[in-house]
Amino acid sequence: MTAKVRVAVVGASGRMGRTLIEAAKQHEMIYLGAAVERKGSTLIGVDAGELAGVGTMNVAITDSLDIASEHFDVLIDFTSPESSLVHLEWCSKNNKAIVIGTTGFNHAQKEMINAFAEQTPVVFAPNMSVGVNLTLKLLELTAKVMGDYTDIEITEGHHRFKKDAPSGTALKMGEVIADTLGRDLEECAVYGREGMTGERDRNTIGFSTIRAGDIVGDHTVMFADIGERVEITHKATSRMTFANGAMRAAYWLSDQDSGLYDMQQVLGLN
Ligand SMILES: NC(=O)C1=CN([C@@H]2O[C@H](COP(=O)(O)OP(=O)(O)OC[C@H]3O[C@@H](n4cnc5c(N)ncnc54)[C@H](OP(=O)(O)O)[C@@H]3O)[C@@H](O)[C@H]2O)C=CC1
Ligand SMILES: O=C(O)C1=N[C@H](C(=O)O)C[C@H](O)C1
Repeated sequence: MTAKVRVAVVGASGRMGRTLIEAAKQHEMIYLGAAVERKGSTLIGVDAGELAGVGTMNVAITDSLDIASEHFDVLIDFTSPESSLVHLEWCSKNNKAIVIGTTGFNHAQKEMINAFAEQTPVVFAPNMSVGVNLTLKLLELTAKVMGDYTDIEITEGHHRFKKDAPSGTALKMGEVIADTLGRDLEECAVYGREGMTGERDRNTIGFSTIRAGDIVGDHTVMFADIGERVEITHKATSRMTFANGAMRAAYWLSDQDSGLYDMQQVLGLN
């Protein structure tokens, strides 16, 4: 029988951190070897399973990857862009693979991820759910058929605590559509409109953002013509869909060489 893959969750007390601990407990091929929090956190020493509300897992939360190092092979990181880069650098120096779910990276930070991935196995994806990754394929097909003559608008909604906008998923959807149509998203994206905007430029891809209550993650892409429109929607109703995807990514990544991978590769969708 194949051995379980040992993972560590960093940012253990976050919304995703706690869900990842729960998902690790449920996944039969994953073993939670460590859970890591910020230095100075009052949670150091607390059992990770107790923190996640799933019962004792005999994994005490630590504040040091160096101390946790001997207990895991793949780090799972849903934190912030700055801290994910620190963790990625640590993984590259310590021969660990890393699954990064964090969003909100700027261009220069993405370049750094690319560079570190030359010596580290990395899965980097703004959305780890199967549904969203299937949706990316549907968007590619729809863009091929209708993209050149329709108005393309991407709307996303998330909970009030989310720090980045538009969501990483919305931007990825925009990138997939722009790539399919031979456009550069940096040139054709329009982020919100106000005042006398003039008529719509057909070549633009519009983004709208909603932040409200406890919305887990809603994304809709509209391809609108005169007389008809296609709308493709994905709604996440539980963070467990992202966490299960991250477990799948960690298991898959444990067997890969250094390189930058996405969820399409993990799921065999490309
Ligand atoms: N790819 C995907 O499928 C998904 C991606 N995400 C992304 O994941 C990220 C986290 O989301 P969410 O869980 O809602 O956010 P939270 O704010 O709830 O959690 C982030 C956690 O990371 C911790 N953290 C930040 N910096 C450090 C650090 N230097 N060292 C250790 N821990 C640190 C935070 O600690 P503290 O509170 O002390 O700052 C917090 O516990 C976001 O970028 C979000 O967009 C979310 C869902 C799905
Ligand atoms: O912050 C979140 O919650 C989410 N972030 C991701 C994103 O920015 O796309 C994925 C998911 O929609 C939830």
